[in-house]
Amino acid sequence: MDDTNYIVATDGLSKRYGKRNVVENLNLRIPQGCVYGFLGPNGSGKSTTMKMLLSLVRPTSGEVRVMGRPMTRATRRELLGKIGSLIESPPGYGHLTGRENMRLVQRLLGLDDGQVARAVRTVRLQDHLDKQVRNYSMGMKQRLGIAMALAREPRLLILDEPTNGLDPAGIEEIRELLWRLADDGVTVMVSSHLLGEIDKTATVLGILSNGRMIFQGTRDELFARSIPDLLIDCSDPRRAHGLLERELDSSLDDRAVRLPGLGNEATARVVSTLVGAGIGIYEVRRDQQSLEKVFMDLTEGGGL
Ligand SMILES: Nc1ncnc2c1ncn2[C@@H]1O[C@H](COP(=O)(O)OP(=O)(O)OP(=O)(O)O)[C@@H](O)[C@H]1O
Repeated sequence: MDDTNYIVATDGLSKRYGKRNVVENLNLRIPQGCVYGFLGPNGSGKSTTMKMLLSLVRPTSGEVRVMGRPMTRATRRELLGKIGSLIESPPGYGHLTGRENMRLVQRLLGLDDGQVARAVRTVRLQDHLDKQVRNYSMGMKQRLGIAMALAREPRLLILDEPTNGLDPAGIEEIRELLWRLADDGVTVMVSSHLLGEIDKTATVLGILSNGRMIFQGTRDELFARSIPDLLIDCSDPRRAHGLLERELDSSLDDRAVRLPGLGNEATARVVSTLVGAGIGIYEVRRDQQSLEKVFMDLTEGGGL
């Protein structure tokens, strides 16, 4: 893919606070039109990265390109005009109604009524506009925040943890909203420290751990990175486990023997060891791989 297909690309993007490298040498590649899931444990540097993309935090080094153009003092205003964002807690004044909050955004950005009405309809808030925002549920506050970001009809939407504090129904609503936006051609970058909240929504994943990108690619590419556990059903699982645990990280799983990370040749050796010991092999299969487990392996249990 050449550079023009990426709505955001960074080269060597880094941020240091004091002696700490909070973001290190990040080469983000966000394809046009995708939902990009930006994952990482708390404190891994997701917010700092998003703020650098939005020029809210100045990078220590590295370059940000948006829509193929470097983000500089000269281009910043124009490029930011095409980006909507929701960073950290939802915006909006609690003592004002949803409608009043939207009107403020409208005036600030010089938008027309149609743009505001479309943004409100997209997040399905049209029936709640006359309520004070402090009486909104968390999900409604998040949706209002997204409507405020959408009203300018951005080509890129950057959402920092939009599912934080939402119940499962609220999370589902955000998920559907992101799909609809992607259908409409908006590229969405969405961060989360909880894999389960975005893995089904995101078409491309970037995983951050301690400020470094440890994976960037599709879900399938992520799966291909890790070998699923081997499960062996046999006539004497206890004895099989006893034989294998001396050399391998074997465990008993229900009545099967579980062995992690074995390739084909190692699998063949294990089977012949067991057969040689007079143990009957009933079935050898790969376990269902959960994305959570792949993440845990990649981030070494970093809380995803
Ligand atoms: N202005 C700052 N000064 C010093 N350290 C900072 C500053 N902003 C962030 N940090 C530190 O940088 C690290 C990364 O923070 P960041 O908020 O980017 O992570 P995150 O992945 O978004 O995590 P979370 O989900 O908890 O917000 C943290 O250790 C944080 O304490």
